[in-house]
Amino acid sequence: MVVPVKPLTAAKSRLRGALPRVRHEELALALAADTVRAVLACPAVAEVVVVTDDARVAATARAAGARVLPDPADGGLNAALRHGASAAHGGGWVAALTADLPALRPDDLAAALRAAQDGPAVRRFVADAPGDGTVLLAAPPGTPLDPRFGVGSAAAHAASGALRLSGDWPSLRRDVDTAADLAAATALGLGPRTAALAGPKASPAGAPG
Ligand SMILES: Nc1nc2c(ncn2[C@@H]2O[C@H](COP(=O)(O)OP(=O)(O)OP(=O)(O)O)[C@@H](O)[C@H]2O)c(=O)[nH]1
Ligand SMILES: C=C(OP(=O)(O)O)C(=O)O
Repeated sequence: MVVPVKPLTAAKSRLRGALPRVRHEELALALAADTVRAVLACPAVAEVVVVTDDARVAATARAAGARVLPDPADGGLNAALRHGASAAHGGGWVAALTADLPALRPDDLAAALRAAQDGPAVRRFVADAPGDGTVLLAAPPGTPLDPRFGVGSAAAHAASGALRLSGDWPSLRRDVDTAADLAAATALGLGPRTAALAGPKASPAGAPG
């Protein structure tokens, strides 16, 4: 499983200020740490490769048990994912997961990965809760991941031949881009790092305290 994380000073820019008493970099780190923690706790995942140029993210991911690779020189999210996928060991399915899923439950991820591998061996993706973005893309052995993350990525993945998975998996689909998304993730149940920041003294802007 390849998990990309932007440098914390630039990451999650739409979320800046969502927790007024929390430094933005701490919130961005907590989202990624909780995502990686849930992936590592998923028995269906053989290996977790975090692609990042951020030293704190790298140290946190390594301490949790992930492999860490730097971004490739050509830059950008999809280049980072191709780089991580090409470095994956084992020759099995390869998947990419965004690192902004602080409510992610290992059982939701396991169910989605099972569904991805069921039926014809083609690329599959899981759209985010709004339906236009992508949280998970999986490719069968021998098929390039061919990631097309970015604005409108669900349509781009479908246009590239990937099949959309239709399961519920609320904690997997709940990516956090905005303060409202953070409130929705809080309602689902945050992972420990994010919960420690979004406690009663620092609830998301606009959400009940
Ligand atoms: N390694 C790496 N990860 C990236 C890069 N761009 C985005 N990501 C990660 O890809 C995932 C999805 O990206 P977005 O949801 O757009 O997150 P973002 O770019 O941090 O957020 P915004 O600033 O709000 O667009 C997140 O886990 C990001 O950290 C990149 O250039 N390199
Ligand atoms: C990069 C993506 O995430 P977001 O829409 O959260 O920016 C994506 O959905 O492809």
